[in-house]
Amino acid sequence: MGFVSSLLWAFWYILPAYVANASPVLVGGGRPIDGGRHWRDGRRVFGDGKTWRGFIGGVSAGTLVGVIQYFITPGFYGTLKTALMLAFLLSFGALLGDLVGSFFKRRANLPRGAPAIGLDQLGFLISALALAYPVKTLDSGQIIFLLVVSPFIHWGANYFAYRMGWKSVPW
Ligand SMILES: CC(C)=CCC/C(C)=C/CC/C(C)=C/CC/C(C)=C/COC[C@@H](COP(=O)(O)O)OC/C=C(\C)CC/C=C(\C)CC/C=C(\C)CCC=C(C)C
Ligand SMILES: Nc1ccn([C@@H]2O[C@H](COP(=O)(O)OP(=O)(O)OP(=O)(O)O)[C@@H](O)[C@H]2O)c(=O)n1
Ligand SMILES: [Mg+2]
Repeated sequence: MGFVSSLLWAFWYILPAYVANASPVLVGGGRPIDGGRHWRDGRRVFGDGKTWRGFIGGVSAGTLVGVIQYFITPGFYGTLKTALMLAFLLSFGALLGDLVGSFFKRRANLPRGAPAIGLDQLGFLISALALAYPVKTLDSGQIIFLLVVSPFIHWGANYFAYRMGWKSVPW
């Protein structure tokens, strides 16, 4: 496998996690996951930015993307079951990482939407890679590539969503 193609496969692999992470901006809203509850420190557990609709919508969108990917490149996944499992774990992992990130942001007394550099850009990615690891993984060069480029894609996507009026802050 050539160098460039190995990097393109890394994007193809991680796409469900990207879609899962981006979808809540469009489909989120409604009841927050923490139900409005507060932690021992008196602050919200996750905050109003983490909703059930965003979580479930994001996992569904990411998993659906994986099914579509299987029909485009079946050889990359082997079986539809593998593609489904991989996309579900990448998507669930991405949103779980996002949720855990918000938990830590609230503990650090950061309001909803405040930036947490590093955590915002890489938390979802590391969590997605970890959960998907048992099903299918990348080589270390591909993982390093994703860790390096994802923050830029994350910033670019957020800026785009801000310019489109989908998000109130460009991060
Ligand atoms: C190369 C550089 C430096 C920049 C280029 C990046 C660029 C211009 C990207 C634009 C990509 C784009 C069209 C994004 C979609 C717009 C969108 C919905 C953005 C929302 O982004 C929100 C952000 C939320 O993050 P946070 O919760 O962690 O703060 O999510 C970050 C996004 C990514 C990490 C990945 C970018 C997403 C994709 C490549 C997939 C696009 C997915 C969708 C449009 C979602 C599909 C939705 C449904 C309902 C099926
Ligand atoms: N599980 C989720 C994740 C995100 N969103 C929606 O997507 C937006 C952007 O997501 P994110 O940047 O992760 O949330 P923030 O509002 O920045 O909140 P936090 O400070 O907790 O990261 C949220 O405001 C919310 O509308 C959602 O509804 N449900
Ligand atoms: Mg945010």
